[in-house]
Formats: sequence, C-alpha cells, structure tokens
Amino acid sequence: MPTDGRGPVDRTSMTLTALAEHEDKAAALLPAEVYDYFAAGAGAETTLHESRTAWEHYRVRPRVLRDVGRVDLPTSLLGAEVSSPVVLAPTAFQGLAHAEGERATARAAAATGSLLALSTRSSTPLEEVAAAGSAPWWFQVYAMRDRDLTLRLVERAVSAGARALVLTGDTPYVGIKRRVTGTRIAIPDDHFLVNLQQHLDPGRADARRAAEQDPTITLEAISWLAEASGLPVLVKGVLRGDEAVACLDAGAAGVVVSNHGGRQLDRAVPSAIALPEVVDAVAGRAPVLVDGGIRSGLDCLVALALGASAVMVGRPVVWGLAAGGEAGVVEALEALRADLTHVMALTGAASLADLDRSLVTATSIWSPL
Ligand SMILES: Cc1cc2nc3c(=O)[nH]c(=O)nc-3n(C[C@H](O)[C@H](O)[C@H](O)COP(=O)(O)O)c2cc1C
Ligand SMILES: CC(C)CC(=O)C(=O)O
Repeated sequence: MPTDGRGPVDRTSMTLTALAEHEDKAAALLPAEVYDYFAAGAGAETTLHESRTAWEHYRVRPRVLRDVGRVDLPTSLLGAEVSSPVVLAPTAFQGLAHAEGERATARAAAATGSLLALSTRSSTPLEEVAAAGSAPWWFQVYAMRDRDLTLRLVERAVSAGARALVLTGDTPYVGIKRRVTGTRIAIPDDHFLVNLQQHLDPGRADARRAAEQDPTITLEAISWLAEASGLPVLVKGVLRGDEAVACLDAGAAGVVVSNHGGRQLDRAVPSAIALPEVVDAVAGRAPVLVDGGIRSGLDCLVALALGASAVMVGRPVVWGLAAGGEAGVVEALEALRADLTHVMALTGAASLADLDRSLVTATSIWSPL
C-alpha cells in the first residue's frame, strides 16, 4: 500500500502470515531467554492469552453497497499526522532483538509514515533513535526513583523532538513472569542504562536502583511531567472508565487502554473488554488508544469501531525486528495496514470516520458483574 496510507485496497501486501513467520524466525534466531523475555506474560499468562482472544469475541455488522474503491487510513494523533492508526508501542531493549535495535525500528516507522513510541528502556540513546527516522515520535516515561534522572531524560526527549510523553502507569513494580523465572534474563548494563549513562556518576553503586520505576508516584506525576516538558502527556495502562477520567482531570491529554501486553497483572481485564467503558467515560475529551494482542486488520477494525483513536502493537514489531531488522518491521506494519484496508472495504468503510460502534456486536461470554 502507498506510504501515505491512501488509495485502492492493496491485496498484494496482505501477508498477515508474515507476523507468524516473524515470530517463528525470532524464536529460532534469538537466545531462548531473550525470546522468552519478549514473549512472556505475567503469572499463569491468562491475561496474555485473553489479550488476543478477547478481540475475537466481537462480530462485525457490515454495511453494503458503499463505495470502497479506495480506503484511506491517515489520521492525526495529538497534532501528529500519520499514515495509519497503527502505532508502534514502546518496547524495551530492542538491541537484544537486533543489532540495529531502535534505530531500525525508527527507520521502519519513517518508511511507513507511522508514529513511534520510544521506551525509556531503549537500548539506544534516544537522540540516535530520533536521528535515525523522520517519523513523529512520542517518548514513553517510566518515572524513576531518581526524579532528577527522569527529568534529565525528559528534557533530552523534548530537545530531540518528541511530540508527546506517554507515562506508563501500570508498572510500579515489574510483573513476575514465570516463564523466565530461573533463567531470568540478566539485562546487561549497556542495554539497561544506555539512555541514562551520561547522567550517572561512573561507578555509582545504586545506579540500577535509581533507574527503577518509582512505586510511589501518583496522578500528580501527570502535571509534573506536562509542566516540565511543555508536551501533552498520555497515561498508558488504563483499564477503567473512572481511572481514565481521573487521569484527564489530573491533566492527561489522552489515555492508552492497556494491560501491558499481559506482562504486569495477570487476570487483569483484556483491553478489548475495557475499551468501550473507557471510551464512554472519556466521551470525546481526549484520544483513547488501545493495545494488547492486536494481530490482524480485524482486531484493528474492532478497536477503532469501539472508539479507539489508534491501536498500538508491541510484539509484532519486536518479532519483525528480530526476523529482518528494518525490513521486518516494515513488513509487519504493511501487513497489518493492508489487512485493515481489506476488512474495512468488506465492512463498507472507506475511511476511519466510517468506523463506528454500530459495526460491531459483542458475543456474550464477557458480562459485567
Ligand atoms: C518485550 C516488551 C517490552 C516492553 N517494554 C515496555 C516499556 O518499556 N514501556 C512500556 O510502557 N510498555 C512496554 N511494553 C508493553 C507494550 O508497550 C505494549 O503495551 C504491549 O506490548 C502490547 O501488547 P502486544 O505485545 O500484544 O501488542 C513492553 C512489551 C513487551 C512485549
Ligand atoms: C524494564 C521493563 C519494565 C520493561 C517493560 O516494560 C517490560 O518488559 O514489559
């Protein structure tokens, strides 16, 4: 499909199998403990599993005889013009997936006109990532125990051109992943601290502790970061309507409905189930993004029809990166976009504005208490 996300439905790039192939290839190429780190979910992985299957509990109610000779995906997210509503989620330590790490991902985002969210825990200094690609990007913030360290990083992200901050709210402590217990991956300092190295005294014994997520932060961190950066702040990890409203009231410019790809609290509600409640509570005040288990155009379509402004994808980007570097990430993004245009056409939707809640209906296995 054209990089601007507009035009006829391109069935030649509909290679969704690429996503599964990338994961298989990543599993074969990566050391087992690295693959497990990327793939794992928390606890018994119930939420990891349901993150994907919950999207399948919606059914589509297509419209007929609509002009779908072309399908347009471009959209605008907090002022950033992007070619599609498929956004690259922040994922840590991409240097463990591929030697080019986040640089390759940034180039792929630029090549496809996609928005990139860059993790605090990138394996590459954020300035190098920003210089690698020309796509608009957001900076994901882990508020660290050392607040000054957090501010220095945010200042650098602002100088390097970040358009918004994404404050992750669901990780006061890192979720326990049984799959990696025993072979718990030891992230080397040159991956863990690379973004922070220049601010840490050489030999500082407590460097890792200073850089850990601060479990005491509250909603006040939203205005603290907004004032310090002058950027809009989205909160990621929201799964309830009342929490979304509390974040907006505290100054957030948007929310990301997410359970961290099933990596934090096992048995947390799937994003697909939380999304309508959050969209209704936010009532158009701000963009609502969603992530977790998005693996097809239909998953994207359901999310957008339920009211999401955009979807984020995490592991499909990591697997694409591991399997083929920049080209692998481009392939994954193109496959999702091409599949989305195809299912939009079959639903009778020629643009994102045509996607509304009347197009989906929920099957009944999830019901409120
Ligand atoms: C390997 C890995 C690392 C991640 N690192 C971060 C991170 O640094 N910051 C963050 O906010 N979320 C992080 N996430 C969560 C993603 O941003 C996103 O919420 C999740 O991957 C979406 O689910 P999906 O992988 O099923 O698409 C990470 C996810 C994975 C798989
Ligand atoms: C260092 C971790 C907190 C990065 C992360 O968010 C994850 O692995 O899910």
